[in-house]
Amino acid sequence: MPAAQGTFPGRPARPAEGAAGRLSPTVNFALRIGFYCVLCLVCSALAAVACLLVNGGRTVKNMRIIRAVVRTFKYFFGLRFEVKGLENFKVEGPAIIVSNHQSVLDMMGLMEVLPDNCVQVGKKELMYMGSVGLIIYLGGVIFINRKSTSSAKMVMSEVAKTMVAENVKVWVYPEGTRNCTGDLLPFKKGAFHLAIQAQVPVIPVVYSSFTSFYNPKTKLFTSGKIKVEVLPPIETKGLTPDDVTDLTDRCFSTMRETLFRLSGRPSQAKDSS
Ligand SMILES: CCCCCCCC/C=C\CCCCCCCC(=O)SCCNC(=O)CCNC(=O)[C@H](O)C(C)(C)COP(=O)(O)OP(=O)(O)OC[C@H]1O[C@@H](n2cnc3c(N)ncnc32)[C@H](O)[C@@H]1OP(=O)(O)O
Ligand SMILES: CCCCCCCCCCCCCCCC(=O)OC[C@@H](O)COP(=O)(O)O
Repeated sequence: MPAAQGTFPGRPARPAEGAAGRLSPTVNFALRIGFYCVLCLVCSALAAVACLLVNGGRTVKNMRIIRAVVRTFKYFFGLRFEVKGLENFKVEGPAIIVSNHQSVLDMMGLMEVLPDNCVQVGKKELMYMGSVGLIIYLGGVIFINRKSTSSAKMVMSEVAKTMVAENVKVWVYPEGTRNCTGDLLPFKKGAFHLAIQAQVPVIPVVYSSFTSFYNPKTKLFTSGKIKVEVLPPIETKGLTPDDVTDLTDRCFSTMRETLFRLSGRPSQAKDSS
């Protein structure tokens, strides 16, 4: 039973609970988000020690430790994942994975399905988030400067080489920022340039909209279910940089259609927006 609005983290409200047990949405939201941040900070510090002891330094192998820890977070918040299509991750060699990005809570969805040998592209500002920055660094995350296309391009072209050499998958959030509107922002093209440069497939992943249980604007944060669908890989062999716009548009429309379907959004809404 979903936690009613205004209950403590992770504890579904009991119908008979009086006013004493109920919190205002704002207080509930602040407590739950604050608890998430503290959980991330504390677990990052502990995981960093484990990563250094087990793997010695920055390596994608640390993602297994991070994944194991973050997968437990959903229980604290009453979140459930319903996953389909994991077999689509089983591609020979590296691939570019692209997914929608709604909130800092996405880290739970990311780790719920993260395949082995997969790192993410993240904004360089993440490095300065204390122990969270440290664990993200140790996990092998690729940092880009979103404000400088040229430097970001250079980083991404390096990634195109190393990912093939090291057989690593790269997870990119092509919207380039969080977006909790229930729709998709226009896609940045870097992920698709990367896939074509490396001649590796693109695997779209779609998370259903969080709006039914999470909305920072209305201070909504209760328990809920998130549907996740891993879509079939899109081959890029033989494509050239001239095909980037088409590939980007194709991924965008497939993912948007899936997002609406998973979120139970009426199809006619697609035409009105
Ligand atoms: C143990 C407890 C732990 C608890 C804590 C949890 C820890 C979890 C651990 C670990 C997981 C961590 C996960 C972190 C995740 C963070 C996610 C974020 O930070 S999201 C923000 C950063 N991501 C992006 O920004 C997307 C990628 N961005 C791009 O790819 C962009 O394209 C970018 C930055 C490369 C350029 O962006 P532009 O804003 O300039 O826009 P554009 O339209 O894409 O590009 C402009 C022109 O440049 C060309 N271009 C872009 N990339 C190119 C390239 N590589 N080569 C050639 N041309 C390129 C394009 O074709 C376009 O040109 P024409 O319009 O077509 O003429
Ligand atoms: C010492 C300083 C400590 C600062 C407080 C740290 C709070 C930890 C919060 C846990 C965050 C877990 C990682 C979240 C990754 C993420 O989702 O970052 C957002 C970016 O994708 C997009 O940023 P934006 O462009 O702002 O939407």
